[in-house]
Amino acid sequence: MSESALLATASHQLEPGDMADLPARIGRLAIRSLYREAALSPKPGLVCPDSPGSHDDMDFVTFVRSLQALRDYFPAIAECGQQAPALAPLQALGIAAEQRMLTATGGVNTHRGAIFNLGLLCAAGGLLAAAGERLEAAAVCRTVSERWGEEILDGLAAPSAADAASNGLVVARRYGCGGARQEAAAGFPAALELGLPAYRRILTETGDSERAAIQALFSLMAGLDDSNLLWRGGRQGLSFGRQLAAGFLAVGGVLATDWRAHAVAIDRAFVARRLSPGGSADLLGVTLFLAEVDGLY
Ligand SMILES: CC(C)(COP(=O)(O)OP(=O)(O)OC[C@H]1O[C@@H](n2cnc3c(N)ncnc32)[C@H](O[C@H]2O[C@H](COP(=O)(O)OP(=O)(O)OP(=O)(O)O)[C@@H](O)[C@H]2O)[C@@H]1O)[C@@H](O)C(=O)NCCC(=O)NCCS
Ligand SMILES: Nc1ncnc2[nH]cnc12
Repeated sequence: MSESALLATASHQLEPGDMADLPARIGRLAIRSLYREAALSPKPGLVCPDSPGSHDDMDFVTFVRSLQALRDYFPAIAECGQQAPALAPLQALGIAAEQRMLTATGGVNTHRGAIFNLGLLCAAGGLLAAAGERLEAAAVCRTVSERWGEEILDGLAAPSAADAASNGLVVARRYGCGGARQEAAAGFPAALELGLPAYRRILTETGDSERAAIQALFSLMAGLDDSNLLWRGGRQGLSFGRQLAAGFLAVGGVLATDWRAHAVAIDRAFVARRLSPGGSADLLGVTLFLAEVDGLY
């Protein structure tokens, strides 16, 4: 897929439709949500079109390449979900997608969390629609938790050798915090209770989907135990990130007249400390997906 085709997918207006092309439509929504997250600016310490943030091994082009490599994965996992599978077939698709991502990015982890989170949500969308149920944000999240939550947590109790060395599990052991797996197993409470209400409120008040997405990101950062902040900055890094995000929200967030300058200043503070809230960025992708999943089927 060329970058222009990817852009067309990302900006494509998604309409309700029938079952036949549902996996393709769910997949387009996943790619669109991830593209919107990557293209959003300013974001503290995160990769944006005009800045690599706190990263020296990836930039916006790396993210676009990664999305191009993932274009077939999301429809495939949505289609797999229609069979109401156990976790194992979904994991096989996720692991193969991770390999394609790593090949496309020269070994850089751009979308590991997204392959997991959005992959599960796409599968849940396929499952619900196949059962004749209307797609709706809370129902899709609940389906991930009810169907696969237990198996996801079983993986934590007995991690593979590769998993045991992941940054997320190292941090979970060191600080006793949750992470991507707990979030998914619980049905994405941070996206449903922090990201989505913030996004919807600002969209209703301003009609501006970019500002709404920035507000959702800061709301997630203020409330989440982001394992990427812990990995790079320890407890101090996490609490620094959460405090700055809460401070941004306390003075009005994106409704303040100087919100952009404030967000840019926070970005500089993150970059100066090499902090990057990758978990919050992933859950922003989830939030943007949930914001548009209602009525897709
Ligand atoms: C199931 C896995 C994805 C489990 O992951 P694990 O628990 O072992 O931990 P990680 O692999 O470290 O974390 C996974 C990614 O999840 C994101 N994340 C972090 N915190 C949270 C949170 N609280 N809630 C939700 N999501 C969270 C995060 O993704 C972002 O971080 C990426 C950069 O990460 P990393 O490379 O570690 O960071 P750097 O600082 O750059 O590292 P250094 O360069 O300094 O070393 C960023 O791009 C975002 O994506 C975590 O990365 C997985 O193990 C697994 O099972 N995979 C197989 C596929 C699968 O099972 N799929 C299931 C079917 S869908
Ligand atoms: N824009 C971004 N920058 C860095 N890490 C991320 N993980 C997910 N999105 C990201």
